[in-house]
Amino acid sequence: MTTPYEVSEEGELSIGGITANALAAEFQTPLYVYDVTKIRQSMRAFQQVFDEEQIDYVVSFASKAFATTAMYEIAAQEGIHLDVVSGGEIATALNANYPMAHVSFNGNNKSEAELIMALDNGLGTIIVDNLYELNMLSELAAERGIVQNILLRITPGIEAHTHEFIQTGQTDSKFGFDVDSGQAEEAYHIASGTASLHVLGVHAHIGSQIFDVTGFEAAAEKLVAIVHDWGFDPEVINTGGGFGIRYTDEDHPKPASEFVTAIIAKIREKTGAYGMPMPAIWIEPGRSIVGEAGTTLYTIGSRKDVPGIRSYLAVDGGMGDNIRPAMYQANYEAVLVDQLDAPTEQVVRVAGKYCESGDVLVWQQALPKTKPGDVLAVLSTGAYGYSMASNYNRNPIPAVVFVEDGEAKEVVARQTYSDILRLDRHYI
Ligand SMILES: Cc1ncc(COP(=O)(O)O)c(C=O)c1O
Ligand SMILES: N[C@@H](CCCC[NH3+])C(=O)O
Repeated sequence: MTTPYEVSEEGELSIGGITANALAAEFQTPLYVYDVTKIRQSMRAFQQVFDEEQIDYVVSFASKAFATTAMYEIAAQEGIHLDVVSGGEIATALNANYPMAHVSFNGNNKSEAELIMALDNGLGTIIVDNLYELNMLSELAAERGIVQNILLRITPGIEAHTHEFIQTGQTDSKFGFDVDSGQAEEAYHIASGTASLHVLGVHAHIGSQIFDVTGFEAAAEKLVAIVHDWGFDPEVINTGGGFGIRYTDEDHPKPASEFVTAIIAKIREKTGAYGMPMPAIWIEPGRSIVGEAGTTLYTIGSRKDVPGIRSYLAVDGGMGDNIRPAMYQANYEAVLVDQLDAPTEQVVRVAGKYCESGDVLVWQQALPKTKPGDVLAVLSTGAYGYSMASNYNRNPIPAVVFVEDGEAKEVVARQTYSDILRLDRHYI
């Protein structure tokens, strides 16, 4: 069986040509490490399918999955567009000198200040979520003499097979214009009659960590049917992101090409059937671009054995650097970086150092014998790990290191206690 990770000649876990032990020694733990080659490969895999299908497309990295200046620089280098969801992510794109015309802006409650920031910095597309935003944006664009390209985000009424908290396409959702009540059509008529807005098309995102192509096909089909009902030939149909990745042996993700081919085929079939022109297809993958490229390294500390129940193995990080197990009961796999083939001798729950019982990194993991000071790697942490990190318990957020062709570079410095205290003010 092939391992989901790279192994050095000495049989140790290696990332981009450097052993995990060497990275931990140089940069300390906890540490987020990214294999940049894997990031580039996943970006190119998406582009390749579209290129082969010879259609107009945009692959936008849903940057909420991992928003950092260095990541945005890689996206720019690879010709990948960016999807942002906040002023902070716009500021990060500006810091990365990212071409702002290739940025789209999603979000269900964009503030006036954020919309102004988007307009003043020439963001290519605003993905309008509701009527409140539509009115505000049309006025702000008119005041600036801009005709802003927009997509209308639609809730297609599709329940994707994934954790309830990360479903977004169902009718009972805070995101997007509802279709059945006529909200979406009303928004289209208002927007298409507004001189300061140009409606490029429609957008839907059905959820995240989805393995089945049928939800995407259903969304694609529904989007075409909806615009056809409105008598609208869109230039763009954006089917969002959400493609599942491998976290553990239980996950069997399909290659990017299968999702994309299915989406393209469905849009081609349906627009053809209605006699509509083929639109450009945009997608917004986040997790599938960075998830498997990221590994978090920890140092093992204390251990607690509860006889007859379980053993807790504690590491120097936890829910502050990876909230996903606590938030979504997400599963991960961990390996002892220099004992990859050693026989397993224990089954433990890998816990963090935070003051919460739910502070778990791996619910159940078989491991060889461990001792304090050993480095443990949690795999596939590249998406929604660093980007959802917090300073809970005033623990500093770990550094981020990029490794490519045997060279490691720190791209986000480890927070220090002074960083944490920088915004505190004395009261007394
Ligand atoms: C609008 C939108 N686009 C794209 C994504 C990216 O999803 P994923 O990281 O699952 O590909 C999300 C997050 O789920 C989203 O809300
Ligand atoms: N943050 C979530 C996914 C939601 C993405 C945003 N729509 C996760 O870690 O799985």
